[in-house]
Amino acid sequence: MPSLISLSNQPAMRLATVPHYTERRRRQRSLRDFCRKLAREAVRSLYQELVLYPKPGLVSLVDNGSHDDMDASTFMRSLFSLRHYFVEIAEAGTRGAPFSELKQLGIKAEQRMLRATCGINTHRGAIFGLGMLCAALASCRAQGMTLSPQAVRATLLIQWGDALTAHTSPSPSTGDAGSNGLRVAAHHAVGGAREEGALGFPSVFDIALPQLQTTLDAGRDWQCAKVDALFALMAHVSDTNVYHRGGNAGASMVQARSRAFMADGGTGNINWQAQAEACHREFVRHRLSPGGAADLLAAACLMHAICVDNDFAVLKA
Ligand SMILES: CC(C)(COP(=O)(O)OP(=O)(O)OC[C@H]1O[C@@H](n2cnc3c(N)ncnc32)[C@H](O[C@H]2O[C@H](COP(=O)(O)OP(=O)(O)OP(=O)(O)O)[C@@H](O)[C@H]2O)[C@@H]1O)[C@@H](O)C(=O)NCCC(=O)NCCS
Ligand SMILES: Nc1ncnc2[nH]cnc12
Repeated sequence: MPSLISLSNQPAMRLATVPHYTERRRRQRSLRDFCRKLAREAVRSLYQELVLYPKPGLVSLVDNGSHDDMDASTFMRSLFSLRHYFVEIAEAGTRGAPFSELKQLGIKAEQRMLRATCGINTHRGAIFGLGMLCAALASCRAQGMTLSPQAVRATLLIQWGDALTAHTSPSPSTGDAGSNGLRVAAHHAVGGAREEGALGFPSVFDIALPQLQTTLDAGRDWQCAKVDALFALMAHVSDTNVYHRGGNAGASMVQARSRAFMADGGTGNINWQAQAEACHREFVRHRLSPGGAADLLAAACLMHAICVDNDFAVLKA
């Protein structure tokens, strides 16, 4: 039986008695814990988007919207395949990892998503948007900052703004020149997901997040808040997926219908459900699918859960 003195001479015991060392270990454990909770919340936000209905042209638990190649189960497989990715990118964020490292994690996550969906692109925009926000949230947390939307956005731009701006141009070495988004950007002069990232996700911070709060403050429920935020996004965003499927005419229709819905009071209008369902049928008739707006809604749900919702005080502490 080793004596107490010989035990305390073991290297691990000696280190554990150094206050700085134990404090560092405690901090690392707490950051790892935070990243795991954040990742669970990111997956939950994707689920929050999927289960929303009515959602014009988009896949939900009710129907497949404008899609014949995917349904809700394709999305469930996809979001489940991303659970480790969100932990990994958050942990990279705590270290202030360079964008090149985040990009590699994003590319691996896209590959996992495509394996899970048999080659269908369900969440490419979300891998990018929610991934970058997880990295920024985790970076804020590692620096001991308050998790406010302003701090998260500023951190994102300070840490990765230059690289995100450079990412607006295709990088032939990674073979991304042929994406639908870049083709649309070239033909219709719209920014899409890359520009959103470079500007620090203005649609999330300036449009969707305030709209979620406005609807909740008006006393309406979370479903209404998500519907209003989605319509507000569709009214403002240059969604490359809409341009890809419907060209300029499709994009104008999406914006006009969404603006009209919001001008009529959104979910504050007594007939909102019928109006939103009519819009859904119209988008399906024209095969329009605002997938970019759907991803941005999920990103806003994530930011709301972490930075605004009091139930997540544990994540903020
Ligand atoms: C930066 C990337 C996201 C690359 O983007 P890129 O501009 O090259 O375009 P896409 O490959 O087309 O993907 C962009 C996806 O982003 C979503 N999106 C569109 N507009 C916006 C917007 N204004 N703001 C934010 N997000 C936007 C959209 O995602 C949804 O649509 C998906 C379906 O798209 P698609 O496959 O085109 O649809 P179909 O109609 O079904 O196509 P066909 O069958 O007809 O071909 C849906 O799944 C939603 O997710 C766009 O699809 C990123 O890809 C990238 O750089 N990746 C590398 C990894 C990386 O750098 N990561 C960084 C660290 S995380
Ligand atoms: N619910 C949804 N339907 C179609 N495309 C999407 N992209 C992200 N979410 C989507």
